Amino acid sequence: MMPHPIVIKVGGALLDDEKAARQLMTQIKALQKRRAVAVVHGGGPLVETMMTGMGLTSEKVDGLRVTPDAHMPVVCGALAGSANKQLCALAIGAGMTPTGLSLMDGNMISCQAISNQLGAVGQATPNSSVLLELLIKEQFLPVISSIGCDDNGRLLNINADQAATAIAQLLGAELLFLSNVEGVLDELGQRFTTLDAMQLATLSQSGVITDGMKVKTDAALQAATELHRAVFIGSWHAAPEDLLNATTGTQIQPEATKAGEIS
Ligand SMILES: Nc1ncnc2c1ncn2[C@@H]1O[C@H](COP(=O)(O)OP(=O)(O)O)[C@@H](O)[C@H]1O
Ligand SMILES: CC(=O)N[C@@H](CCC(=O)OP(=O)(O)O)C(=O)O
Repeated sequence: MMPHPIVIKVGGALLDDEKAARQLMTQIKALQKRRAVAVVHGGGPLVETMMTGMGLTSEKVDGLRVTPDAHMPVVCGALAGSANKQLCALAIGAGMTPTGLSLMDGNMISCQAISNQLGAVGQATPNSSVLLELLIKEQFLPVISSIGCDDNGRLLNINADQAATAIAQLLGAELLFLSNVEGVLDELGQRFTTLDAMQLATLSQSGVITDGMKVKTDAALQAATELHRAVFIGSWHAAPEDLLNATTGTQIQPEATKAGEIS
């Protein structure tokens, strides 16, 4: 039986570390010989830089960037444009054949605005895997930005961890979140090797898990629970296979199905 595909989500700060980005692409090329791989990427720091350059400011609420529709040309330019093409170019540099995509391509992911307060910020739901399966079958490396749109054609900014969760659900894949930290850390900066839903809730309530890591662990818990397997949070300096073998990073365990609940 073919092993499950792997979705690798990379945080936008990777783009500020060209050496690490090139190393990661080399690892992905090696992994691609044995497993189907798709990359989902963020680009938060690039959005900040481009907004500042244009004299715009933005704030985050619970780790999500409040995005007026008028800011979408800049957000799209940063994520679906610059960040996506930089990563595709690095994939070419490592000898792969990337295809740059956004969530709406091939109707992969349906998106819906979350609230008026957040503006053009959406939540992501898996829709069609046809395009991704075609690309993966032909050994293309899908490189997917977290720009989506709703059914009326309104462009939406999706948090990239939530986008990666939807793509992993679409493919029934294993999911790795690669970031600038070695995993989820305790109040002393020590890495947790594994965390379950109850531990995550306690760590969030006590303010140990905050900001972007809160969004990431929420997304990881949702993905782990729906995919019935652990999801991995780790550093892009680690080899993806070491994360999959749990020799580094933090494993987020699926939530046990409540008694009587139909899964
Ligand atoms: N308990 C925690 N462990 C690790 N990082 C944490 C924790 N709580 C908050 N963070 C912050 O979350 C950041 C990672 O989230 P984020 O910046 O959104 O990453 P990415 O851009 O890769 O998705 C870390 O750099 C750190 O500043
Ligand atoms: C709604 C929302 O917060 N969107 C994110 C999308 C990019 C992202 O998530 O990038 P990282 O993975 O680098 O954090 C943003 O605008 O920053």
